[in-house]
Amino acid sequence: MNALIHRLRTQARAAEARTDLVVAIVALALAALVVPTALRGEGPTLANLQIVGYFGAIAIAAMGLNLLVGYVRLVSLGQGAFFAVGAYASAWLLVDGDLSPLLAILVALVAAGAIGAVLAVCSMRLRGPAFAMITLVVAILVEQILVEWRPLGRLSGYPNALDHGSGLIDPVEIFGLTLEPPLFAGTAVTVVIAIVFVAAIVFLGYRNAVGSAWGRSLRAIGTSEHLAAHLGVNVFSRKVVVMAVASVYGALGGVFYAQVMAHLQPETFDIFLSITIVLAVILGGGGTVVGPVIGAAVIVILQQTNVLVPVVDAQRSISDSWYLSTPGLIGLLLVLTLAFLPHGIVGSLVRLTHRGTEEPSEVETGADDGSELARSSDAVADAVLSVPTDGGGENLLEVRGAVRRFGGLTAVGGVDLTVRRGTVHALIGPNGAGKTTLANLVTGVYAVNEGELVLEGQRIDRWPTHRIVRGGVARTFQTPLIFAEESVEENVLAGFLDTGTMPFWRAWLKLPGQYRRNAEMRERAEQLLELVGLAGHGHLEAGNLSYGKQRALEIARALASGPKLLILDEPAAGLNTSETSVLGELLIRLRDRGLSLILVEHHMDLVTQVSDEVTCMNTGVVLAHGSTAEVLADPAVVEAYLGVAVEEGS
Ligand SMILES: Nc1ncnc2c1ncn2[C@@H]1O[C@H](COP(=O)(O)OP(=O)(O)OP(=O)(O)O)[C@@H](O)[C@H]1O
Repeated sequence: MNALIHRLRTQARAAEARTDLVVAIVALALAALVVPTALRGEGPTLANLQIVGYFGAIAIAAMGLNLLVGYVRLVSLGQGAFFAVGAYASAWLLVDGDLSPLLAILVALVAAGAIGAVLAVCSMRLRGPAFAMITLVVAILVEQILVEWRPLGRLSGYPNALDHGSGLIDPVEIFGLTLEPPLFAGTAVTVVIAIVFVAAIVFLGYRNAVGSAWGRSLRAIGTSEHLAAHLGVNVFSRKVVVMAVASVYGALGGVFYAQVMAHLQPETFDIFLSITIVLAVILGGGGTVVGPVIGAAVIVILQQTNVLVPVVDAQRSISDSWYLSTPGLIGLLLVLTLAFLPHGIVGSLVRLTHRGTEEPSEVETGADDGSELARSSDAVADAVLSVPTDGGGENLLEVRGAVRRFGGLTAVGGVDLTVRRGTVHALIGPNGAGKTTLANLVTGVYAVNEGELVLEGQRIDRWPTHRIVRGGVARTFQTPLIFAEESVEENVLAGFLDTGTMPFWRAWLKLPGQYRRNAEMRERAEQLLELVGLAGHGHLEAGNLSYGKQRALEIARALASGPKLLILDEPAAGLNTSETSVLGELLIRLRDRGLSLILVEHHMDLVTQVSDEVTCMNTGVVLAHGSTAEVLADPAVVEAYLGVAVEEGS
């Protein structure tokens, strides 16, 4: 067994390392194409080298924007502003400052990151059009400052070069090497080499980051901030960090641009620049790693070469009283992409190649009783579950006099509830009794108006959700919340606490230990899937699983965080009788291995099968509490809840 595990680990690590190697080789091959041409410094190649430099600049800005647009799904129209900040701040510091060139560029990047972070803090609660509008305003403001603020004219030779001196930014010298821009024939265009080199490094870092647990947290936020918080992600700080990172990438694009062009014109940094970068992301494929790079390449070719000339000529041959300019054509391309290629070039290709894994019926469970969920074994449960007890008292969770009001409605009105270690505590009651609200109080979705919540002796009622999750509480939801477009395995991987705790720098650097950790997580995810009856489903698209399987997947994801308390909100809803019984067996296995469970449930068969204690709520208060038999036989419970169900014959 150990040998098998070791082999699986080694294979996973090797596969990942192989992909990294391929990317590194492609980057080196690109560099090898550019470097000799740049060093030759021949006349006709200058324009092409300028295009390469410009492509590097736009591609890097687009990678940063992809973190926001493609992963967090926040549409920013302000990436051009950060591009401008990087270009102007670095140019200013290089021309005027006493700093070394590297330090000047670093200061410009830090300044852009800080502006991005402040913008994120100010617009934290906004999504959709409101966020896009804020970033649009920032882009317009920055453009206005560039045009109006006279001191900046020195960097551009604009509006009158003679007023302001040369209008050219001197080339940067680093370690005695002059990074010459592609301006004069016969020069060795060394800046392009530096750009290709740095671009390859920041691409690898970006790729590492989005492929890591940190990247998973961005996708989680993009899908549902509520879900992300329940995966242990501090949504506020993560959004600030990702905005800062996106801004730094945008600014680095600007630094490249300033170095390639060696002078700046304010009109270059108008709103069209921001739209160009957005288009690079959308056209290439938002939420894919290489999409922005491909998109940037296509757009730069369209903008900077003559390929669009025939289109413009055709338009003018129809009517020459108006002129379809390049920005007009690019805008048209944006509209066409949104309409016909919503997943972009790379996104569409990925979808085409993954079509084969979308059929859910291909995986047999081996069950012959109508259950879609396979029964797991004690051996798997033993291998995958070990609940730390920390030597605390008998009670894991104590809810004391919890009150939660919504306006005039008291959803939870002074509830006491104790969950003992290693037991299943069922929470039953008619619709609207306050069960889900109580679960939401325990996981910090709502704060209690009165009362206390104590987990292992610690007050948690003022803790945010992500902290409670990291403290050992996991949950599933009444309506399954999964990453529908991701694989089943990715869904489980998102459940590990690494999703919330991994810092950006560690994700970016992907130190050797990370390969080992990734292999460990994959192996554990596989075991968890087997435990919940989804062995062999890892590669399937989660959104195509049946309802019952999605519920099982949620349980596997919740278990990935290694919780002490698992809250299940109506896990049997939508399951047939045999699936409910399989689920019951699973819950008993979890309990027998030390896990504590709160089971919010209407299915009395399941409640009877698994519960050690039952609390029945009605209109926000506890109606009855005790052993399963006691509570189900309580006349008040029968009248308030079961009586209705019996009468309805359900
Ligand atoms: N965010 C909210 N804002 C206003 N009212 C709410 C909110 N959440 C819950 N409620 C109200 O609180 C009451 C309790 O709802 P809750 O969802 O907790 O009941 P439940 O016992 O879980 O019901 P069900 O079994 O149908 O899920 C309901 O009247 C509901 O409308």
